[in-house]
Amino acid sequence: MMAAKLIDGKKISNDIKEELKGKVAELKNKGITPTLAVVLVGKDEASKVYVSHKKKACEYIGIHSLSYEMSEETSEIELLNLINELNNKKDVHGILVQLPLPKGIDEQKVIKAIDPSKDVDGFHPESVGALSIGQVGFVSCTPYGIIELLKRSNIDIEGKECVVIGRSNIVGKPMGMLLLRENGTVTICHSRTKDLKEVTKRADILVAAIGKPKFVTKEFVKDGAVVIDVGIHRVDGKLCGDVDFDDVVEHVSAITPVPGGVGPMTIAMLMSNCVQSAERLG
Ligand SMILES: Nc1nc2c(c(=O)[nH]1)N[C@@H](CN(C=O)c1ccc(C(=O)N[C@@H](CCC(=O)O)C(=O)O)cc1)CN2
Repeated sequence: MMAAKLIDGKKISNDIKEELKGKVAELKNKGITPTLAVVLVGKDEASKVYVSHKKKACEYIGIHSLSYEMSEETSEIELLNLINELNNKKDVHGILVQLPLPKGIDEQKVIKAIDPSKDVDGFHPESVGALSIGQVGFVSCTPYGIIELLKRSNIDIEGKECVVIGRSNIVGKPMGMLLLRENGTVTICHSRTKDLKEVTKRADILVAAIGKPKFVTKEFVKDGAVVIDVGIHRVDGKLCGDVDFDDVVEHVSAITPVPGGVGPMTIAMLMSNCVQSAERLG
């Protein structure tokens, strides 16, 4: 039995937003107002909530947000035309297209259409490529936020066994790259991994991004490991993650809760990328 440290993503994200306020004030003194274009297509209820949280965060920090709400019936070409328009606007520093997009719109095509210098989500192939070869580019907000959570909780990554469950383009793969950049020894597992529990039990740092509620139980976790939960699910009206929190909490040294762990960091790092973009583009 162990007293686990709760990694408070809400507090850490608030600290980051406070720091960003100062940077935005400095930019405004130079006549630059960081501006984020927020594009929402369709009627996905969760997306509406996330977009409203992003706009609120912009307002709090002093980032100007431009809102584009398009109907479920929007065609791919209409969306591509809007992105082209935003790419050409000198006073727009970041373009965010909320995912998922309605059926019939090719997400990869849309992501590719965003100018990489405004790709504050870090999803463009050029941004992903830059991360994998150690060049400057925007980093996908959720994995970037996880690195910040670890650093600001004084959890060393260097030399540690880091295991990521999940290989999505948005979380699993960039997470692996970022942990590698911090000199972790990285394993990425997925649905076809054999003896998954044997692999995850090696982890000093375990990142669960598998997309299945309460999938990770104590049998997956080494005593004293750090567990980061990327999942968000609503089960019986309650939010939970990919980790069975109550089952593992006494066996780990630190853990993120759901809600209040990784989620708020996604928005804080989007704000950070947007400020960075305004600093670069001017
Ligand atoms: N263009 C993008 N689309 C999507 C992204 C993204 O990073 N860029 N990520 C997710 C959704 N997402 C942000 O967009 C996001 C998800 C969850 C949270 C969050 O703060 N979650 C809270 C719980 C919220 C709740 O009550 O439901 C928490 O974990 O504490 C923020 C942002 C997919 N799409």
